[in-house]
Amino acid sequence: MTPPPFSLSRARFDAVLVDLDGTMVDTLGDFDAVLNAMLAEMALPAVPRAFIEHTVGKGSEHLIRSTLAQVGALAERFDEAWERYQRIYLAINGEHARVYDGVVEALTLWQQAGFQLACLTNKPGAFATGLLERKGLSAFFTLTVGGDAHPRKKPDPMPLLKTCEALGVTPARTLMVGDSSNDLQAARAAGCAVVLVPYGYNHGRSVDDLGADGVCARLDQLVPLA
Ligand SMILES: O=C(O)COP(=O)(O)O
Ligand SMILES: [Mg+2]
Repeated sequence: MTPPPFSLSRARFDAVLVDLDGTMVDTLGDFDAVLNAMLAEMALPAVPRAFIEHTVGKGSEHLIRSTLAQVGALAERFDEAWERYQRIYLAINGEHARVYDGVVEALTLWQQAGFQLACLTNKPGAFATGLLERKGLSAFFTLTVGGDAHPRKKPDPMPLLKTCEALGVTPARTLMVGDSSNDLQAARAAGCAVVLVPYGYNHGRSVDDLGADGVCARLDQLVPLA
């Protein structure tokens, strides 16, 4: 069942934590370019885009381990793969990525309405910061929290709880906006409300049945109310 429309009220919320990959920026082209360049350097076969789309979301280590397993490579090659992945990612970060429609409009509205905004992603912090800068989104965020900022990543609530603490807000007055079950589970466990977008990477499944507080087709449909 499709969740009802969600109202982003200033009376109810102080902060919005926004996921990056699949929510603000379509980075599938970057992941595709980097992973397949990494595999080519390692003399391993390429992976299809659909595999990448279904696997992204649990951080880079998970993506690389899953990719090595997918092409039948030894798990011991992880360190070599990780080194190559980082080098190639930093060199092309954002080149094959696009900001989704409605994102700049939404962030502008939310900032004007006085919400504290943090980018909360499982992407490594250095990649996230570089991507936000390249796409002109950095200035909206007080904080950018990468997947390597804390010992545990989404779907664990730890990064959300730590980010709320750093912003000086309570989880109960914080909204998580994301594209996947990782965002949903992390938000639920932290005690944050959660709205999902249907256009990102949710491991090949619809976001409609996850039990989010809302689903919105574009972020600028989340219009702030007094
Ligand atoms: O790097 C990933 O696995 C996905 O990152 P995200 O948390 O911004 O969706
Ligand atoms: Mg995401």
